Order: sequence, then structure tokens, then C-alpha cells
Amino acid sequence: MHLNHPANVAVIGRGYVGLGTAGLLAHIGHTVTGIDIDEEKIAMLRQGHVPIHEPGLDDLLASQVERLTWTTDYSAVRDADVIFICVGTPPGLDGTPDLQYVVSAAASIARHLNSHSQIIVNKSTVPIGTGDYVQRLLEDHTPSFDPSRHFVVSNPEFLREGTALGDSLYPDRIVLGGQPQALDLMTQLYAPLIDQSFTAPTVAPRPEWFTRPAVVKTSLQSAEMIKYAANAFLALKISFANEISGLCERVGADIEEVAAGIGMDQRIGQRFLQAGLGWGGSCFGKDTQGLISAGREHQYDMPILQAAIDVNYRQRRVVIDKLLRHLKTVKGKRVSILGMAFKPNTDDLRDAPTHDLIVQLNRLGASVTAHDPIAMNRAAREWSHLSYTPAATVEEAFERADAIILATEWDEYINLDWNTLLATTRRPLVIDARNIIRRPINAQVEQVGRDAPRGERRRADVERS
Ligand SMILES: NC(=O)C1=CN([C@@H]2O[C@H](COP(=O)(O)OP(=O)(O)OC[C@H]3O[C@@H](n4cnc5c(N)ncnc54)[C@H](O)[C@@H]3O)[C@@H](O)[C@H]2O)C=CC1
Ligand SMILES: O=C(O)[C@H]1O[C@H](OP(=O)(O)OP(=O)(O)OC[C@H]2O[C@@H](n3ccc(=O)[nH]c3=O)[C@H](O)[C@@H]2O)[C@H](O)[C@@H](O)[C@@H]1O
Repeated sequence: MHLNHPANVAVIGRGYVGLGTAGLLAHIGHTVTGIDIDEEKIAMLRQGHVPIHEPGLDDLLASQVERLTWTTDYSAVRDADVIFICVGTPPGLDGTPDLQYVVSAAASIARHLNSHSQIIVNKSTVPIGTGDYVQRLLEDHTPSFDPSRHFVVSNPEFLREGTALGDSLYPDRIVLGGQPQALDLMTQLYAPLIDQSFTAPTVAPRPEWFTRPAVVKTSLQSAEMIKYAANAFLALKISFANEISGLCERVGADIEEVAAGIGMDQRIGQRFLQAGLGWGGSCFGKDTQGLISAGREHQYDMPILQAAIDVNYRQRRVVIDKLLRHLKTVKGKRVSILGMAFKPNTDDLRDAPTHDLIVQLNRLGASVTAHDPIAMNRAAREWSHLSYTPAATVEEAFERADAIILATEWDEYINLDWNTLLATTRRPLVIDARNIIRRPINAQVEQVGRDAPRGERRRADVERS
């Protein structure tokens, strides 16, 4: 079978994954219609405004205006060769992913499928078996449905927020699950990405070391499982580093040196061993819980994943314990938090550790001030249930503070003139929950899994020697 080039593609959902996918497919030459039910966000996109903060995405989308259309009208599906589902799958109350948006998107697609060959590709992270379910739903609701022409494919997404463009344009692998003829069509769609024959955009240059992505073709179920297993493994790697960091503190070892030392074993690898406040964001918590709930459905325990979750959320208490060791009580004290987004270079606040830090500090009676270079406006909307004073500038956060907690390692914080700012505090106490401070500063500094920074031995020194 043959896929038109350029292909007509519909991308359902304009979140982090939908916008990244639309931008990528337009950049490699396809004609893309982005569909979302959120009229306000579609209106913003039509006016050239990107509704999320993702470095370089606004420039990439602006460079592709001729290939990109935004609409709330599903009838665009009728002319599409390939239809991507990129809607949210948030956790339900018991940790099971809520599939209502996927089901509703699939039902809307079903109303508009045509009688030609069309591929429905799921990029949302969904429980194993959802692809089959979507196929049955389409069969039931599409009078013209023909399994020799209408295919459901799983193509999980591995981008990280904050580095979405680079991750999408230069991926380690492209995972495709489904029937062989549908996967052949998908490799035709992705040919410029697989061969890296596109011109790298200036906002995301091709790394020198990058050659081409691997293409992994599997069954629908295996592709769906690969996504969950990848996120779960990364999450447990971080929790492993955090668990070891607690013991490091007790025996006088330094987690930065230990992580560098074990990470040099290529079987382990350096990445995702950064100890600190633990993971946050929309996916690691949701997907580890999602796997556990899938196990529960099959009467199968997943104790390693449960332990990874427990260790992760314990880190949020460890940081407050460190603060209390110095201040005894925080009642009436001014505690300033630097960083609200769950990681740098994004405005995403989902499951951000800072949320839980503020909750704990509110309970302990502290007066909380918080700052973030990008996420403050979003926090004003999404965290109105919390009690904190937003600091308009980082200087304002330091002024008269009894303690500073560094929660997100934005470059802006790494490059601060710490000593000048600390001079304006009431007490120079820094809880560096991301271990970013490398040299001694004029403050008592608490880090995670190590003594205060001495300056003479750093992770980088270990890497060089
Ligand atoms: N955020 C990330 O970095 C990554 C997310 N994922 C997965 O991708 C999926 C999407 O995640 P995000 O982009 O973060 O979600 P998001 O919450 O940022 O965006 C979802 C979008 O879908 C729209 N939507 C909901 N129902 C719809 C419908 N019936 N028709 C059209 N649009 C509809 C919403 O209005 C929203 O704009 C999730 O399953 C997530 O687990 C996978 C890899 C990375
Ligand atoms: O499914 C998803 O949504 C995505 O989830 C993660 O991406 P993301 O959550 O955007 O960001 P990460 O860079 O993975 O960071 C997640 C959290 O882990 C924390 N982290 C990361 C690495 C580390 O060593 N230590 C650590 O605490 C970060 O601070 C952050 O809070 C995965 O890395 C992506 O591959 C995946 O596509």
C-alpha cells in the first residue's frame, strides 16, 4: 500500500504531545490539521499564540503556518490519511487512567471516517488493550468501516517537556504497534524522520552525535506496554538514586560521587540518577500508578513500582524535615521557594513537588513565598487553593526570608549571585533540593544525599578523572 506524500494528517489534541506532533509532521513536509475541543486554545493558535511554554515550539509552528491549520471541527478527519489521537489520559481516583477523552475523540473520529484507506494512530499513553478497544469502537460506529482499509496503530510518544522539539526530531527510537501493512504506511509517513532527510530547524539543531532513530515494530499490545515500561523504569531509576541518597547522608558518602561512579558502568548509564526532590509532572506518577492498576486487574502485584512511588513522595517530606532540623519550627517564619514548575523549561504544574511543599508548609504555619521564571501566572490559576505569596522577582523572594528552598533547577537560579541575595535574608539558610549549588556560599546549605558543597570535589571532576 502507498501513502501520499505529503500526507494529510489530523492531530487530535493541542497539548504538549499534540502540538509537538503537529509541529514535527509539518516540519517534515506533511499537511496538518490540529483539532481540539477547547475553542479558546484553538483561537489562540489561529492568532499565532502557543498556549503552552515549550522552548522553540512557537518558532517552529510559526515557520510552518502554511502547512498547519487549527480547528474545533472534526470534519477535517474526512480528508486525513492519518489521524493521531493525542488527548489527555489523566489518572482516575484509583490510579486507573481515565479514558474518557480517548473514547470521545475516537467516537468523533468514527463519525467522519471515509471509505478510503485511513490510519488511526494512538499517541496518548493508554492501558494495554486500548488499541483493540478503539478498533472495536470504530467498527461499531463507522458504517463504512473496513478492517482492510481502516487501521489502528499504537505509536507511543517519548518526548520530555522542556526539550520536546529535540526529543521529537531526534528520537532514540520510533515505536510502532499494529498490523504489518499499517506499519509500512507509518514508516512511509515518518520516512524523512527515519532517514533524517529534513533540514534541522535553527531552534532545534541536530546533535552532532545523532545519526537516525531505530524503528521498533511490534504488536499493538507490546507498543502500549513499551510506553508504560519505559516511564516506569525511568521513574524507578530516579527513586533508586533517591533511596541510596538517604543512606549516603547517614554513612558520610556523597550521592553525586556515587551516581557518577555507578553511572559510568554502561549497563547502568549516567542519566536519570539525579537525586533530589524526586519526580513530578504529568506522567511518571500517572504511569507508574497506571501499571500497578493494570496489574491489580490481573491479580498481579507490582511491588517494585509501589516502592518507587513511595520513595518518590517520601522525598517531598525529607526536604521539609531538613528545614525543620535547622529552624525547629517554621510557624510564622517566611519560607521562600524557588521554582514551581515540576522541572525547568516548562510551565507545567501537574504533580509538581512544590505544590506538596506548600501544602506541608501551610499546615506547619509558615508564611510561604514562591517564585518561578515562567509558571507564576499558571500557578495563580491552578493553585488558588494554596496559601502563598507570589514573588514578582527572585530578589523579592530572598528579602527577609528565614529559609530558601530551591525546588526547580532553572538556569536562572543556578546562575544567581547567591551571596548578594543572601545578604538580604533574615537568616542565610538554603535547602538545595536539586543539588545545584557547587561552591560554598555564605549560608548554611542542606543538600540531598551529601554534605554541604565543599567546592573541591564535584560530579564533573569525577566524570573527567
Ligand atoms: N506531556 C508529555 O510530556 C507527554 C505526554 N504523553 C501522553 O500523551 C497524552 C497527552 O498528554 P498531554 O499532551 O500532556 O495532554 P494535555 O492535557 O496537555 O492536552 C490534551 C489536549 O486534548 C484535548 N482534548 C480532550 N478531549 C478531546 C477531544 N475529545 N477532542 C479533541 N481534543 C480533546 C484537550 O482540550 C487538551 O488540549 C497523555 O496520554 C500523556 O500521558 C506522552 C509523552 C509525553
Ligand atoms: O510520558 C511522558 O510524559 C514523558 O515523561 C518523562 O518526561 P517529563 O516528565 O516531561 O520530564 P523528565 O525529564 O523525565 O522529568 C520528570 C521528573 O523527574 C525528575 N528527575 C529527572 C531526572 C533525574 O535524574 N532526577 C529527577 O528527579 C525531574 O525533575 C522531573 O520532575 C519521560 O522522560 C519522557 O520520556 C516521557 O515521554
